[in-house]
Amino acid sequence: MIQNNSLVSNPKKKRKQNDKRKEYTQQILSPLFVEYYKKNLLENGYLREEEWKTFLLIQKTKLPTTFHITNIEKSLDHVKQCLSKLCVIKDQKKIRTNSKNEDEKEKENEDQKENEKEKEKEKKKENEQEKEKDQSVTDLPILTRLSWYPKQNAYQLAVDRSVLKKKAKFENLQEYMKRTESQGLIIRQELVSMVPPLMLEIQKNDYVLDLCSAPGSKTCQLIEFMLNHDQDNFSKGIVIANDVSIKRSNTLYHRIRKLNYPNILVTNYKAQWFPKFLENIEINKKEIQDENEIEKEKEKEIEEKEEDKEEEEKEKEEKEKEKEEGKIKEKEKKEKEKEEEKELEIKKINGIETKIKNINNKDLKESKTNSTPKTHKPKYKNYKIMYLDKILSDVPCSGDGTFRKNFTASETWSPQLALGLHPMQFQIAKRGIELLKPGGRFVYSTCSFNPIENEAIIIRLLKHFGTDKLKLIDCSHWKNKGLKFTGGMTNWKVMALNKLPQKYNENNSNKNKKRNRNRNRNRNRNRNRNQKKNTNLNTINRKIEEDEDGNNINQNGIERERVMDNKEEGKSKKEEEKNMEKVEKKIQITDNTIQEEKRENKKKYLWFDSYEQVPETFQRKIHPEMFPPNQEEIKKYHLEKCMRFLPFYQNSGGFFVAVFEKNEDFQIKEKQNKMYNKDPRFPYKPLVPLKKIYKEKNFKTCLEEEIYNKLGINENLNLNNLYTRSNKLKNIYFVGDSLKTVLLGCSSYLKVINAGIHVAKMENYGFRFVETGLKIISQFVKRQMQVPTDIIIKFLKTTDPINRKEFDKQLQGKFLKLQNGPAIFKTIHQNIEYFISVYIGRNNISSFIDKSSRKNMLSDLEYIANELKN
Ligand SMILES: C[S@@+](CC[C@H](N)C(=O)[O-])C[C@H]1O[C@@H](n2cnc3c(N)ncnc32)[C@H](O)[C@@H]1O
Repeated sequence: MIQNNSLVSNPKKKRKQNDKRKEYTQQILSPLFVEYYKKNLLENGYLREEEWKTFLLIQKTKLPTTFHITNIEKSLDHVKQCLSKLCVIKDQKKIRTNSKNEDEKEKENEDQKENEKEKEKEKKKENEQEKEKDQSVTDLPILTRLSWYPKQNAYQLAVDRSVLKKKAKFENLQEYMKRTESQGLIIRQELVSMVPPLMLEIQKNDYVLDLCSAPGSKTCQLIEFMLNHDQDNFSKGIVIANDVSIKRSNTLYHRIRKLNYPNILVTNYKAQWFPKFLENIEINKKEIQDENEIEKEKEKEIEEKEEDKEEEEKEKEEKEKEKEEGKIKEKEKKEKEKEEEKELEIKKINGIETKIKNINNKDLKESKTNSTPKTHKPKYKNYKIMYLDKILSDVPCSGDGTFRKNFTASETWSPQLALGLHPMQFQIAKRGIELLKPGGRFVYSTCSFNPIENEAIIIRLLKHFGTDKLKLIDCSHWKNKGLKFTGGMTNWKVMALNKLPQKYNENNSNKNKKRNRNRNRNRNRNRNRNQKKNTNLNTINRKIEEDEDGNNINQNGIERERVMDNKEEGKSKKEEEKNMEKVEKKIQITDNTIQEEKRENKKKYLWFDSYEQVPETFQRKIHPEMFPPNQEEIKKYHLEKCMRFLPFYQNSGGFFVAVFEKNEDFQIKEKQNKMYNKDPRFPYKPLVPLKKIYKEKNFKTCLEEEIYNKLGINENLNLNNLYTRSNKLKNIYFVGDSLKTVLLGCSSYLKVINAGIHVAKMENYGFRFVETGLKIISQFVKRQMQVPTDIIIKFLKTTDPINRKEFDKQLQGKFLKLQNGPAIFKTIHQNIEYFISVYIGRNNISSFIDKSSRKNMLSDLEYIANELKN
């Protein structure tokens, strides 16, 4: 156990000193952070000296801008074309990322290969330099295409966001990125944060769960991968985005709704207690059918009925025959029984009746059980537990990999954070693996460098489930694609502050928080009261404690006695005064040292090599699982299969990713858990099928009137896919087929923040279409019109209704045909569809467009209109 106390600093003071707007380079990296990782990255041999230096240096530089194209429209090529006009696009360079942890042989081979390639590279570099020269003439920004991202859809721009906004050179690119981002065509995301969803290798029709999803950058990727497989938005895959924070989940929903994915469910559970969902199997069988299939089935039914009739007739004939035969047999049986009874009577007489009775009773019982076996009726007959194909667990963490994005976070960093988070991170990951299908894939990730939050969790999971049931997957093939990372570490030390702060307490429940708040309040009150009392008492005491000469006699008894002795010895007053001064100085010095010591005690932190060194007082906070594996475990668990992303590998933040697969023969306990308990604190009303509400309110007339006639929805839309939140019928959500089976399978007490896509909203005059759902619902809406881009721009420029007469006669004629009511206007440019929701009134047409999207869509369409003119 090593003690050290020189490096801890006061984060609050530092925060005041550090201006937020200051350049990162001027700021000081937390000495505690440096000390911690010096031990756990440099001194354990994970990094070399030069690597360590670059690691520290890069922490104080800002992150470059990275983004990926979403491919949600058929617009991918168009976006790529625009980018190539606005920037010079280069392919990613291959930089070596050596780490002592990697296999040395591999390195040597790589060295040889690289030497051979170097010459080629030099030539290429020369070419690139020439290109750069050209670029400096044109002064276009350079975009680096990330080779490892699917379809090379991700890009990195060397400058950070603030530079992008300020410098004239980036103005056009910034403007374009803003527009496309608002349309959901590109998503800005930290480079390494893009990795975990990729590792899930999403397949069409996968059921995916993101356990800690908000604010949703990774969930967006998950949806994108689904859409890549199925452009028509009707893939059978489901994405469940869960987060404990309702506020953050709402921001997530605002982000993902742009992707128009109908099989999305946003839930609000503590991930470690995420319930097992049920699926309604019957719905799957009955409803997910094409019209053709239904017709075919009808034909089949008719044929089958005819066949059935024939069979019935045949059966009747056979039964009649059997009856006749049966009558004969019954006669024979009865005769036999009579004979047996006679025999019994004879035996009774012989006095052995009791034995026979017993035997007969047994036979009777057996025959009863055989004829009517007790059939175990399953509680949920038409339902099955839903296990997931892919699960992402991007757990809450200390976040020290994000300092380049948020430097102020480094000031509050403490080794205690990891100690406090470890148990929850394990519980979340454990639950994830429990919910996974056999053969399913699970990804664990954090944006922390800390092995206690990373490798320690991985070992704990492998130990808990067993390596025969859970496999750590080797993802080293991603290196060939250009992704730079190193394996997990096997050696680290645990650091703890000498005094454990209460706020990172393991049981930091709301109750505890409340209790602490009350305690603090009471303490403050008492302190105030005591202060008042003390001020009075102090004045009295001071009077008592000062002697006639004004000497303070309260502090050091021994010295005071000496002074008194001197007095008695009759020394002169001057000498006495001198002595008193000396004593006072001494007392002051001792006081200061005591206070300093107290401060130091608070700051001190301790290093532990193994759990045996941990004193009892720390054992509540530091667990044996937090320590590195022994030699045997290192061989067994293969931590080199984990992926560590350090910031200097590819100019990014820090990240940790581990990929698991659940073995096919993993036995799942089919236990039903308490999932549908109503949570009275959950603020949202239950989600129910629209049909159910209409059934209560004269279904036929209402449904036909409101949905088919007024909204103009055609019969292609299965009404079972429409959901609403409450009995008031305020909003309608469109839910994909697969998600519908889950919603029908689960009770209405499911804590759903959002499901599917919001498509319609009730106003005074009836339903109207909602902007978010226009793209998806337009496929089923009769009341829609394709209009010229100018018309859409006209609506975007004003929030007021526009008089019908302001449009040309041809359009007016079309409006007349459509008749009054809600409708959708659309225009198409470069394969991108632009929709607006309108209400056609007797004289005016009103549009319903969000303030921000009004602005963004307008700038986009005006840009397009200008392009067309030129
Ligand atoms: C690292 S962030 C997730 C970032 C997200 N995956 C993304 O890419 O945007 C961790 C999230 O976990 C959530 N969280 C914290 N504790 C949780 C718990 N017990 N269960 C579920 N979510 C939790 C936080 O609200 C936070 O949004």
